[in-house]
Amino acid sequence: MPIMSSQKIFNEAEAGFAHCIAANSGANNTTTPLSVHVEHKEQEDQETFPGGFEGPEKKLDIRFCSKYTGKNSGPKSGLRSIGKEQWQSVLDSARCTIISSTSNQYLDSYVLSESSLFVYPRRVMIKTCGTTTLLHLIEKMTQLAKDTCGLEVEMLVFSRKNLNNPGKQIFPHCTFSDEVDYLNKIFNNAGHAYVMGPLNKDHWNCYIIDNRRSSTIRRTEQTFEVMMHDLDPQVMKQFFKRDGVSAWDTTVSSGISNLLPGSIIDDYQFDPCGYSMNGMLDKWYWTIHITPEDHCSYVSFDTNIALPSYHILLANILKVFRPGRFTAALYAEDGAPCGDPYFAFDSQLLEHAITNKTVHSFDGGIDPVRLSINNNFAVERYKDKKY
Ligand SMILES: C[S@@+](CC[C@H](N)C(=O)[O-])C[C@H]1O[C@@H](n2cnc3c(N)ncnc32)[C@H](O)[C@@H]1O
Repeated sequence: MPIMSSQKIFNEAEAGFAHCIAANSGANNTTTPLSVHVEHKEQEDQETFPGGFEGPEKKLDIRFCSKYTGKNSGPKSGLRSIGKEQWQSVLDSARCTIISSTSNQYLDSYVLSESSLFVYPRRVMIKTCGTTTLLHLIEKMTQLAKDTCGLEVEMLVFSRKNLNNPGKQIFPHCTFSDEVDYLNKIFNNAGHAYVMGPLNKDHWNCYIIDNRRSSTIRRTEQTFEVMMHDLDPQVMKQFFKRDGVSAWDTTVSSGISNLLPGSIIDDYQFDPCGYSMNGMLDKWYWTIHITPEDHCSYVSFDTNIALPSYHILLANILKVFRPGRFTAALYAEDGAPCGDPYFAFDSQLLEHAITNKTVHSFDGGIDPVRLSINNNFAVERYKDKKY
């Protein structure tokens, strides 16, 4: 049976934000990350977003399996054999466009007009923001994976934070229950849906399908997301387009390039404002998206890097962006290096208030032990903004 535990922790942030960061700024090293500069397609229309841009993304993380052993090996195997034009035709269903792409030996990375796509031979991570229709692309994508690569869905995680203006979304994205119904129709009720955190405050929705057939498959993946609101306007100023300042200049001067040094970084500055970057560090992805407008400021950080602890990374992310409030979500499978996710967010180290923390163990219907996945969620707010 699933286990749900939640607690409220109120620790006064006496020492303040700056102190917290100073105590954890050890990752400030001098390694220079590589930058990949790509010819970017200019955005043709200057969009305005009345009422504010919807920063919080919808995210799909899908892992595929093949019936055929021996197939899908080699550097551009499996889903990586699908070309950019084919991915764009999939993305058309979600109403977003590829701005640029980069690759290393493990994965392909695409910066999108609304967020990011990462493609591994048997895994796709795609997140889209604004009023995109992410779930509309599932059928086309899974059909393409089947026809082109002989792959079928083994595991699917759909997740998103609560939205600022859900009423402005297009069906099925106005409500989580519509999204769940939509997914259940496609996947014959195979998934389980969860809401982590308080329904009437910041919370995180997730829907999981686990179709693993063999009990010998042990999962070790973990993904870590930080979803930040009410950012320091002085920090956000950097993400408005300025004459003579390139996206890479901003990536370096903001401190983003030092978060995971040694990465290949593909960054993009929107006009008149907004910033996106995709990073690749060996086999891991990381990605940051920034909506800097004061009335709807939002920044997301997302990675699957297999760290044993996210404390230092989280402290450095907070130092770079200075959010007024944020939600952190850690998805960790049985064998993930981060260990018990309950202890992933240490309020002592962060020196600010955790208002809500939910830990949820997910059991599948076939073999509860094998399919157990731990998921840790924390909503954390600074008691006061200390800009
Ligand atoms: C960088 S995109 C990515 C949003 C992301 N999900 C986030 O975390 O905020 C959104 C930002 O770019 C700006 N922007 C400018 N032109 C845009 C366009 N054509 N499409 C999407 N966003 C655009 C928006 O106003 C917003 O500030």
